[in-house]
Amino acid sequence: MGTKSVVDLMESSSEVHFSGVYMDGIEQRNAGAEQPTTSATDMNKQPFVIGVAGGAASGKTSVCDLIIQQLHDQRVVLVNQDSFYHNLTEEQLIRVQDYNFDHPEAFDTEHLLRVMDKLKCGQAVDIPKYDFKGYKTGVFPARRVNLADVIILEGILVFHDPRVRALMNMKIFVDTDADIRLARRIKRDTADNARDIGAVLDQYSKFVKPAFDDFILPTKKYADIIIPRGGDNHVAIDLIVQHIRMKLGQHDLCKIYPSLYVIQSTFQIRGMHTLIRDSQTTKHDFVFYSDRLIRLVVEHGLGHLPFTEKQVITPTGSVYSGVDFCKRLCGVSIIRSGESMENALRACCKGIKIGKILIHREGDNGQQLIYEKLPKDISDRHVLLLDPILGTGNSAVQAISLLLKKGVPESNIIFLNLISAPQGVHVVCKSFPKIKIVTSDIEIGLNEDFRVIPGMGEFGDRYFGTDDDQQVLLPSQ
Ligand SMILES: Nc1ncnc2c1ncn2[C@@H]1O[C@H](COP(=O)(O)OP(=O)(O)O)[C@@H](O)[C@H]1O
Ligand SMILES: Nc1ccn([C@@H]2O[C@H](COP(=O)(O)O)[C@@H](O)[C@H]2O)c(=O)n1
Ligand SMILES: [Mg+2]
Repeated sequence: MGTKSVVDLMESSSEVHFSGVYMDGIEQRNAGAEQPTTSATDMNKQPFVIGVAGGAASGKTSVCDLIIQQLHDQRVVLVNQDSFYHNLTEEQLIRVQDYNFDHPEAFDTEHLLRVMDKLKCGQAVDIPKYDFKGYKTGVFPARRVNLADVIILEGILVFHDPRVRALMNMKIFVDTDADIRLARRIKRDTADNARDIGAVLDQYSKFVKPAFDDFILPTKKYADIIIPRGGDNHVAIDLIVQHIRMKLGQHDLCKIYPSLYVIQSTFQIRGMHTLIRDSQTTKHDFVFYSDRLIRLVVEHGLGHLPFTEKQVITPTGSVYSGVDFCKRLCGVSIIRSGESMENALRACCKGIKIGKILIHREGDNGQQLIYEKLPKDISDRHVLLLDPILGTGNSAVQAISLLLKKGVPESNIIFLNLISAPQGVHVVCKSFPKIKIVTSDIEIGLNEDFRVIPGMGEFGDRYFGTDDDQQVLLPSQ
């Protein structure tokens, strides 16, 4: 049987060979060992880095090509780990059949790190092209790459070194059945690399398979996303591209506004967002998961308050050098949705004073300040302004303008949201560059009714239970 038919046969029957818990063709790992690596601080300037690992011939390059195709409007640079193979010495070349190309030490990881560092800082770099036939770089001209919005780093062992992993904002593992990988490898190495099938099989059993088991498979646990069936898995690739686009939106906003902080996304947080955004979620669950997310946003917001250093004596008689919380604080909720955030703030800050602002909204810009009740000494306090949704930014501007009028310094205001539309972020950050915004997600935008999309509907109605048709009849009715 020719190799073509072996591959074709295996490809066509591949779906029945996979095991494990896969969700709609894409397995999302509960990132227990390592958290997904997007953070507010590292999102400020640098490109978004995606790592793609998996066994040889699992379809890594094919998956990357598809992602790049779909991200056509972004500047994407693909970096292959192959480019960083050590060149073989004369001696090693003579006994190439004994050389292990699948061992972590086969790669010049220091060189890879230098190149990635430069790329992340926006410097131009030369990436070598590896010659699989000659077992060396330098035969083909190096590829000069410049500024990138997205860097995709792919290779069998890109999750092996923790320093390389630490560069990545998103990690994908391409999970393809071992038989299929072998079949593709035989085809590739005999056809493209003009190798003898016997040598290919020897290399496979001596080095490739053991290295997969010892070095590559153990790194699967670091993946944020595992793709079964590689490039054939269009659903997974579409979801990944959608996620990257969403992250790039945040990424761009965080690059423009250093005062915007999007809390680090984990699959726990995504799970909570999935629940509160689902129109079918019950009121009870909506409140429960909103409260969990609000608590995270509040805790994150408190992390931006100033502190003073403080030393205490522990029960062991030792000195602990810590910090003291900022004392002059207050919350201000924008009625009514903002009131949903008060409990979390009270739970974190014992006895905190909370003021209120009511702004009546008509359409996009008919905002009118109706009511305010604020602590008298508010100008001496740091203010945590509470509103779960930042949409057009008009209510926020009204509320912030009132605080400034009351003498609160702009830099003393931290605006806490669950979700924020880019339009609102632009308005607030441009008008008040010293205010910090802390949010758990950036939205796609606003619809024609100025509602946030994808959003979560009328937050106040869903949270306070006024969105159902059921009317409570008062005794007099
Ligand atoms: N879904 C697929 N069906 C058939 N052949 C594939 C598929 N994905 C990849 N291949 C082929 O298998 C070989 C290895 O794929 P590649 O994407 O280069 O894998 P990797 O980069 O993981 O080594 C290539 O020759 C490619 O054309
Ligand atoms: N001279 C070389 C260098 C590497 N290999 C094999 O390539 C595989 C990695 O490349 P992928 O695109 O498949 O990820 C790896 O399994 C090496 O054994 C080689 O055969 N010859
Ligand atoms: Mg490849």
